[in-house]
Amino acid sequence: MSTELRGSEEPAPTARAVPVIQVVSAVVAFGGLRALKGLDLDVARGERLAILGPNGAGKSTLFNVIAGDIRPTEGAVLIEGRDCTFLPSRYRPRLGVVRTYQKARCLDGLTVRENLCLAVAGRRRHQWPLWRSRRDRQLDDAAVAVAEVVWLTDDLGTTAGELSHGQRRQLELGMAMAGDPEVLLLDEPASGLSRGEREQLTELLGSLAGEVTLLLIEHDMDVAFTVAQRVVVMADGEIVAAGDPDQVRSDPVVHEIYLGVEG
Ligand SMILES: Nc1ncnc2c1ncn2[C@@H]1O[C@H](COP(=O)(O)OP(=O)(O)OP(=O)(O)O)[C@@H](O)[C@H]1O
Repeated sequence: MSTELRGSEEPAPTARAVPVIQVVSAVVAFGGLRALKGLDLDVARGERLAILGPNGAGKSTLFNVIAGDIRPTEGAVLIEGRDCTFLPSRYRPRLGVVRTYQKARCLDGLTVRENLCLAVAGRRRHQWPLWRSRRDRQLDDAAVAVAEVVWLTDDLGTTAGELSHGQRRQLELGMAMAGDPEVLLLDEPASGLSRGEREQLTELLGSLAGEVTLLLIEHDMDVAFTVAQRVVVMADGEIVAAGDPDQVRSDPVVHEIYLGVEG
């Protein structure tokens, strides 16, 4: 079938088949310690993938490699098939790859609306009209729209410093969503949250648009197994198990290596 005859909304099969993220034989050495030992990982567009593993397994290092915060000693990182191994982290949001950090990076003295406006402005600098009042209005509209996505519409006027722990995570998620990411890397989004806040965050992550690819490092099994379609378990710089949540939950290797118990 010619390209012209194919439905306009249907992507070409080759475009659909290319993983949005490919980590190829990645090695990260810190002196004599190899935090990643030739790791391979493909992430499909729209996939929800959780990365689990005990402390020191190499999860953050893998995230840092994908986000460009660390350059692998060997191997490559491809974003939508393009070799980005040497592309600095600050350029990766332009390719749609945005990460959060374990510590929220919002400004406490600014309101939710202002924090989101800054995030929107920072991520899409080239898109804004030069006419200031129009730009301000568009920025504000975009910030309000993001607040709705992360369930903070009622808190637009609240300063970040006054938000609960869970709401701060929502704000941080909103700041990451502000740039219309294709791939969101979430570093322990549920850490430090109460049970109710974790449940709310799990629901919120599940509500994000299906086309956003989600990669999360998460120690909380309930969050990871609920949000993820596929779970990858790391230990000692390698992937030791992978599969859907049920497969991973019943994998004896996971019980032994991750949970520290046999059977
Ligand atoms: N900048 C660094 N310099 C030296 N060693 C490092 C550095 N970053 C990580 N490491 C080491 O690399 C290994 C993997 O660390 P990493 O933080 O990736 O693991 P992790 O699975 O994210 O652990 P955690 O769950 O505790 O955050 C660990 O042994 C760690 O001490």
